[in-house]
Amino acid sequence: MAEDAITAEQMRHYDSYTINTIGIPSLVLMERAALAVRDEILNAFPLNLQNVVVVAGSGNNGGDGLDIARLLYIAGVKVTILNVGNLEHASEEHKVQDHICQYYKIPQTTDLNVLNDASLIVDAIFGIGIDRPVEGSYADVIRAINDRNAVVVAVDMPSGINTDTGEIMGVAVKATATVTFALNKIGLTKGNGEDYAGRVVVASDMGTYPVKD
Ligand SMILES: NC(=O)C1=CN([C@@H]2O[C@H](COP(=O)(O)OP(=O)(O)OC[C@H]3O[C@@H](n4cnc5c(N)ncnc54)[C@H](O)[C@@H]3O)[C@@H](O)[C@H]2O)[C@@H](O)CC1
Ligand SMILES: [K+]
Repeated sequence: MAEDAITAEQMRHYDSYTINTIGIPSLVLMERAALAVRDEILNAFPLNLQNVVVVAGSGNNGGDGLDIARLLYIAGVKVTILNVGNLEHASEEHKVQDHICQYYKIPQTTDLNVLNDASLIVDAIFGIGIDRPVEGSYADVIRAINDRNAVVVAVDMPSGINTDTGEIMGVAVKATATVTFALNKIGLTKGNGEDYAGRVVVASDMGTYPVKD
């Protein structure tokens, strides 16, 4: 509901409190987030699992994506990772997830053509960390995602949607469903964000109580 929705800054505060004050490690939160997205994909789109492509940026949204890729792979789904971020700037959590994906030898590529045969695309390019207009190769991949006839499941936010306002930051992923973490985000409840998010699923059980201070 709109009154429960929060901003990116509020979510960062809750994440930071959960990690640094309560003491739940960031990777534990990431695993719970990824499990929620895996469950949504397996339960809501069982007929679209022939060829899943996870499009991953290099931040923690991308880290979620790699985690989801591994969980789907273990569940027996054919999955390929399309890396679109700058891996030299990868977050620490992303590096851990990448190491695990390499252990499992999950196919990874930077070739956008992998989207051509996708039956379901997981959008894990940008989450609440988006802070400027989407341009260049990021804009190209978002347009390529939108050009396909695949089901699209967005991780936390459709990439390109402003978390606080719902505005399109240049170009944005048009999702079939969005699984957002802990609490709903204002940008999913109004403006273009409401339309681009598709069906919003709030994965509210992150193993913590919502923290209000
Ligand atoms: N421990 C945590 O903090 C958790 C974070 N989670 C995930 O992490 C996400 C936030 O991760 P991050 O803070 O790493 O941010 P993102 O992964 O959303 O974005 C990554 C980075 O992209 C860069 N960027 C922003 N806008 C850009 C643009 N237009 N073009 C190019 N680069 C741009 C920024 O430097 C940003 O830090 C959440 O949305 C959620 O999916 C979840 O794993 C739950 C736990
Ligand atoms: K996303």
